[in-house]
Amino acid sequence: MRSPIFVAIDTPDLERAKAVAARVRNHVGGLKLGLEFFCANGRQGIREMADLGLPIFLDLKLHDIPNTVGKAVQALRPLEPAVLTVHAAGGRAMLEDAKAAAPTGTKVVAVTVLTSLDRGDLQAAGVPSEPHEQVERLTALARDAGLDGVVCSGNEVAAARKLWPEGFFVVPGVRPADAHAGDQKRVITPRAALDAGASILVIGRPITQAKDPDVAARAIEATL
Ligand SMILES: O=c1ccn([C@@H]2O[C@H](COP(=O)(O)O)[C@@H](O)[C@H]2O)c(=O)[nH]1
Repeated sequence: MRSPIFVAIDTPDLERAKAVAARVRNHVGGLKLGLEFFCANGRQGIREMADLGLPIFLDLKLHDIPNTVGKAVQALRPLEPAVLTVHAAGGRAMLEDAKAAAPTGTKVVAVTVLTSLDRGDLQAAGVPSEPHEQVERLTALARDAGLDGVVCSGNEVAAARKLWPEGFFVVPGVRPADAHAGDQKRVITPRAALDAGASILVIGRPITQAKDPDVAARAIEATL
C-alpha cells in the first residue's frame, strides 16, 4: 500500500526540490507543492516534479470570488494534480465553482482552520469560536458544496470525520514526538493523526530539514 505521507517540499529552488524528492521518493506517497514553489517555478516546475512519478498535491489554498477561483482552477486543469486546495472561508459558491472546474480525478479539498492558528488567532480575526467548532462548521460547508474533503489539524479530524464519514481528510501540522513545532500551533504525531482518521499526512520540515531526509522519512514511516 502507498504511504499516507505527502512530503511538503517548501522551497523556491527547483533543483533542491527535485533532489529532496528523489531522496525520499521510496518512503512517501506523494509530493506536496505549495505557494513558495509555485510562485517561483509555475506550471512548468510542477510538470518537472510530476516527472518524478509520484502523485502531486498542489497546495495553492485558492481564496477569491467564485469566478476568479473557477478560472484559476481551469488554468490548472492540464496539470491534473491528485489533490488541490482552496480555502473553505471563500464560501459555498466559490467551493462549488472550484470543484466544477477541476479535472474529475483531482480531489478538491478545503482548508478549514490553518494549523498555525489557535483560539486567540481566531478571536483576533473576529471568529468567536474554538478551532474545533470552526473546523466542524467549515467541514459541513465543504461537504454540502460537493468537495472531496478538508484540511484540518489532527486534533479535529475525528470530529470532522464523524460529520463526513466518506470524506478525504488531509492533516498537516504533523510532528514526530521529539520534533520542533515551529510556527505550527495545533500539532499531532503521525501515528495519532492516522488513528484519529486522517486520510493522508502532510509533513514538511521534519523531513526536508533533517540532516538526511531519507532517514527521517523512513523513521516516520516506521511509526505508522
Ligand atoms: O492548515 C494548514 C494547511 C497547510 N499547511 C501546509 O503544510 C505544510 C506543513 O509543513 P511543516 O514543515 O510540516 O510544518 C506547509 O507546506 C504548509 O503550507 C499547513 O501547515 N497547515
